[in-house]
Amino acid sequence: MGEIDPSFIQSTEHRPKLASTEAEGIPLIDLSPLHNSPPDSTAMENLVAEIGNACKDWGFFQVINHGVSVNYRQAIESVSREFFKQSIEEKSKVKRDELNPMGYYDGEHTKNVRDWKEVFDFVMQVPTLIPASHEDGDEEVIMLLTQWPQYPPKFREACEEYTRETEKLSHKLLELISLSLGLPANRFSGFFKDQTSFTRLNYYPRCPIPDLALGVGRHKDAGALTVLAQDDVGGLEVKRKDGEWVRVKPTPDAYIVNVGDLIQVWSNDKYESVEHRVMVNSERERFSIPFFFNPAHYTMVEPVAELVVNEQNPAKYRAFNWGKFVSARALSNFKKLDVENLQVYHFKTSG
Ligand SMILES: O=C(O)CCC(=O)C(=O)O
Ligand SMILES: [Fe+2]
Repeated sequence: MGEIDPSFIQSTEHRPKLASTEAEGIPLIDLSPLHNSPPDSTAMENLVAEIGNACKDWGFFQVINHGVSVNYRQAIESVSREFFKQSIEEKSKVKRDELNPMGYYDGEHTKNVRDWKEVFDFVMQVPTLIPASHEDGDEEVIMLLTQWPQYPPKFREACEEYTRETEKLSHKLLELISLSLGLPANRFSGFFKDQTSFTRLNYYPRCPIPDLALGVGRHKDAGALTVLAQDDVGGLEVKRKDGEWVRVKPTPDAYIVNVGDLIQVWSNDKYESVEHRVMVNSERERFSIPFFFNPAHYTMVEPVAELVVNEQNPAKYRAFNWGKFVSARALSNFKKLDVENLQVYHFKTSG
């Protein structure tokens, strides 16, 4: 195995199958009814139903005709490639640490196994506030600051323009999801005023041991929604409800959308946050760009009252604080911990 660091090696049961299923992929949804003028109410109703079914059956879907110009996407992909092409020393000038979690990083772990990837994380909202610690009772907050690199030129501009457009789309997607739950379109919108959303540039270098390592180990996204752009290489796998890992086929200019843990809790388990992971390969490097759409740090998350009206359907979770939840989870990104990191099921009520 040569020089490979053993911290990358997945345990036998979590190793990828190199020839995995790509058939019967996740639903592909056409968002053009959003842009119809005048609005076509039948087309909108069908769209909402399609979104609801995709959230229920898969927790994942792809969208096309989403209204975000491909130019923004090409621009950010291009600066991302330029940035990651640099030496580790150059990139480390904007390296993140435990005090400032935004920036470049190449040592992320998922479930205690190191991911075969490098990332650059940034926020747009000024200020983006998060709790200083995960300890209950500690009210101190810190401000996340993006460390913008000097090179390539236009890096910041491309990142910000792309994120602005993707954020608008995320609001629309959340409105559609809200409607699909029988709730008003803006039922969740208020939680995002002081959002803690961030964008990540993912770079998965070629890997000499693609059968033993993963770009990102199996995990669920902690926030509300993730809206992801991937290049044409492929590698994202989603755990289907029957337990089979299914590859997401790259579709030009589509976004991949997935329900995170918070929609699972808000919807009282009607929609579930689904496990996914990323395979790497020995031939082609891969780039992807998730936008993690997350509410204000002080948001108390619990099943929405409208969905837990009767004894047949009691609240399955007790309320928890989003900022504290995500700070506790982030601890495990930096170092190996002896225990599993915090998950929403830790807030399950017994009923
Ligand atoms: O690169 C991908 O396709 C997905 C990455 C991912 O799941 C994540 O960063 O949470
Ligand atoms: Fe993810």
